[in-house]
Amino acid sequence: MSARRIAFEVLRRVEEGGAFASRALDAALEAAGAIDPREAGLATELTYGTLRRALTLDAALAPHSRRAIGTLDPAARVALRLGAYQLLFLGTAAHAAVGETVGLVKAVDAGRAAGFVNAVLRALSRAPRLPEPPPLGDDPAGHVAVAESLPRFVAEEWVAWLGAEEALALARAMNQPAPLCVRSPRRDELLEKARAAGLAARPAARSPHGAILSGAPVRALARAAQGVPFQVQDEGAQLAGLYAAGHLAGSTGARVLDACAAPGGKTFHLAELVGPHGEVVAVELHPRKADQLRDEAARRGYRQVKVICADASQPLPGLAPASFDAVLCDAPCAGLGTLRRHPELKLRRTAEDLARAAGLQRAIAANALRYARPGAPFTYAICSLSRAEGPALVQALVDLGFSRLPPPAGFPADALTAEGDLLTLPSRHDCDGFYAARLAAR
Ligand SMILES: C[S@@+](CC[C@H](N)C(=O)[O-])C[C@H]1O[C@@H](n2cnc3c(N)ncnc32)[C@H](O)[C@@H]1O
Repeated sequence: MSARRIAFEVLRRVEEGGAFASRALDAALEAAGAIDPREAGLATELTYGTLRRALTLDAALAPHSRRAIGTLDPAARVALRLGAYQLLFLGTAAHAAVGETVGLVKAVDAGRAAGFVNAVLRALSRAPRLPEPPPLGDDPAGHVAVAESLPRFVAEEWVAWLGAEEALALARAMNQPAPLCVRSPRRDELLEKARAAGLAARPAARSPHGAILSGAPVRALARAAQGVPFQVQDEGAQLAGLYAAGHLAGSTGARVLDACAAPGGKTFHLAELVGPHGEVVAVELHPRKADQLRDEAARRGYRQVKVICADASQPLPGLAPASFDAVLCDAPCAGLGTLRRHPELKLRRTAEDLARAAGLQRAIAANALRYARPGAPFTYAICSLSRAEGPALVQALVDLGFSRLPPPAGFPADALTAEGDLLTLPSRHDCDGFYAARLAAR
């Protein structure tokens, strides 16, 4: 199967079926079997690039379409974006970008949309223009939104929170591919094995458990690792785990509550930090995810992990309040810190999602923090970047009388705010955007 067809099918699954692009692309490449790595690379570029720039592409296509892009049949919309991305961002020759794209839609619905897609892409190819952003000084959010294909409400939020320059750098960084980062409790040994196998691997900049692999897929690292355990996990996520429970590394018998646990990246990191004589109680609302987490803990041999399927916004069955040495609440969120890996969120999130997420986050945090013993840290974490889900929510808890605790000793200072909260940004730290705060239960 060609790269363009793979990208087209994946983009349709994202647009029509609500799939995550990363999972749909992995599955499509797996199903395609032995394809040329260059074709796989092009399929990846087309899929992610089209989603990252979708809002810009729609704006560039609009003057050439008699119907609003948002009202088109999803297959036609996806085809137009795919063709436009090649014309406007990859410099693909017009005959190839248009001809190949039209060929893709011919196979859908007996080719009903092919003539329309052909006409719109041909018109765009004759006048290939990107929308012009307003000057940054006049309309900072407008500039960020148009220049980096970001929803206006996200641009406004980032400009108001971080300032125009940082918001622009952040939006730009979100349009770059994310590095492949893994976590290992034996990181240096893993790096040695990787290098001995000829892989380009280096330590992550801030997490002592993180390694960055370049130019090779994770299965190459799995072959090279020869039993050294590791897990794919962004460095920002590792920093959130360390922020929550780094102080427990090397302790004996520590108990940690992970209140929103699946798929378990942080659960397993916490298990590595407290070691085999500690305990991590992992709570997950959805039964299927809880089952998968239990199976994965068993497969990895983490007997210190106990999984409970429960709603963390309600009293937790079988758990005594004030009984944990650390509590992590890695709350469900809008995911705006992960746009590099999940660019489809740019098309799915709305301003209302932030307030909705904040309501649920507050309910979970208010319940989960009761399980930290007096003086022990309760860490509230999100992989999103909005004040409503992050600092504003934490401030509301502080206003209720919960005090901030300092970060663990030796925590990387350049990933902390003036208040001592964790804040990672792809523009500054080359990892996903995470926000976390440490509070003490009363
Ligand atoms: C951000 S994810 C957690 C990611 C995880 N900590 C990791 O590092 O792999 C949030 C998780 O919380 C779960 N969740 C959502 N609402 C919940 C609730 N009320 N109680 C417990 N878990 C919940 C979601 O199903 C999701 O698996």
